[in-house]
Amino acid sequence: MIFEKSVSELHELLVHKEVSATELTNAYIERIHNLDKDLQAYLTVLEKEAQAQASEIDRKIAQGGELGALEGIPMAMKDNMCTEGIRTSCASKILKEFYPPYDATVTTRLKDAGSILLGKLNMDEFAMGSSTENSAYLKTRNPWKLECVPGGSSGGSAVSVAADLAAFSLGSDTGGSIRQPAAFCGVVGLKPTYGAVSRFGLIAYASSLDQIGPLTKTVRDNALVMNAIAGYDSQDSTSVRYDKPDYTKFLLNDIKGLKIGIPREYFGEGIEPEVAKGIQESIETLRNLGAEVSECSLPHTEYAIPAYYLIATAEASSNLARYDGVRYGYRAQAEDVLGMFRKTRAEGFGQEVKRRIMLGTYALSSGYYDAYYLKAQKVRTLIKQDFDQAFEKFDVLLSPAAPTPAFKFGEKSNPLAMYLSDITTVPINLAGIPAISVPAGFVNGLPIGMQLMGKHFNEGTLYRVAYTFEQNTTYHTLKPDLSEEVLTRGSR
Ligand SMILES: NC(=O)C[C@H](N)C(=O)O
Repeated sequence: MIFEKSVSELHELLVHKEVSATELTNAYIERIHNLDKDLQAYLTVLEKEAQAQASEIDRKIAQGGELGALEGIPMAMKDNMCTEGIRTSCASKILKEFYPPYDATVTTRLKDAGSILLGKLNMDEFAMGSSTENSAYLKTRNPWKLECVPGGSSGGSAVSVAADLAAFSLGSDTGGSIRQPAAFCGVVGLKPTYGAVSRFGLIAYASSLDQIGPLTKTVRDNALVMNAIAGYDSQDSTSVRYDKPDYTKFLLNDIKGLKIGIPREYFGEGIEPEVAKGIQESIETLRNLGAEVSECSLPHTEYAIPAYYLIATAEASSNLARYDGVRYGYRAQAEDVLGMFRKTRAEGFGQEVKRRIMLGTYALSSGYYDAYYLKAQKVRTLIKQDFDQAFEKFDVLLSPAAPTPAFKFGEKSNPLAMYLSDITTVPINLAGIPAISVPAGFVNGLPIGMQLMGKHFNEGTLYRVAYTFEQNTTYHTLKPDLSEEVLTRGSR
């Protein structure tokens, strides 16, 4: 089926006029109509707009214009990236009616690349969560098992790719939000180096940790999307000027002599044995392909979760102060101004967002600032130093992308249990380094992901290892059964 194809395959079909951009777009729209009432990945579907964009591309093709790698390719974006005139809700009631007057830089870059925007995707409210259950609007289901969560916070982004409701998608990752849902849904997800992709127009959660990245069916597609979205942007003060490579240059099916470190802390407590076993098999595969693999240690790993949940909530409490009912977003009616502030925030934010604002405000309050926030920042430095030391010896580090496969809805209703599920991903954000999750097998019929971590701005080496692994395994070619029968049994 056409919608199962990778971006690079679709590009060939478009170039050889075997399919038009309009036909392709309509195929996805039809599939969204058929499946998304059950999967609930999309918050907004842009049928007319996508068709208009497609016919423009078809006109260009008819005139003999040369097609870029992403031109005419239908994709979708997480609903926390601004799209001019298109609702950007962050899956929150407080932004229910927010139609941004501008595009995020990633939106502009994908528009310039000629990608077709099919719609905006569901997520945990303000990206706070690991299951997408915190969305104020939809319950996104895991296409591999409908009674399970898709992961989060970019759950809609992962499902749109896994269930072929888009050729690729963008997600954002503050503490694992791209890699963990990618692992849960069996797709490729990259969190780039902090500063590699512009955050301009990304609705802020924790600004020192947030990064945008691609979710794709293949490693090649991932590199193609990075080629389009990465690179310096003067509108983001944390954007870094660096020599952006052509990421597809790293897609070599060869890892001979590459040094891979296995941090033992990522295989111990809290990691489901079946997951650890699956990843051990992947390690053997890489060893057989010529990599030099040995164990190493990242000794401060156990402090990553507390440090992350102090820093992220502190930044969130500050970033979310702007939603006061005055400047934009939802406004509640009340007798006086203070009452309006209170009521707006009480009605507009969900439970988890309120919890984090309170945690963050507490951590920043005078008297507690040194004990909590400042201490967490020091721990952050130690975690970064762990990685610096490991990278003196290794080209990449390898671990499970998540401690378990996808869990059931409601299973982690205790917030602490949910936070602990981020154990393999948050240290990477604290250190600002890049990491990718690639499909690496199945446990009880659910996909698991292998995480590769690299040095700052070394996405290329991650792509090289990921690509070699993909070329020598078949996990990425397997598809969930989304037949009428399964869907009827699963959720209607
Ligand atoms: N946004 C993320 O990367 C997800 C992480 N679980 C969090 O709730 O902070």
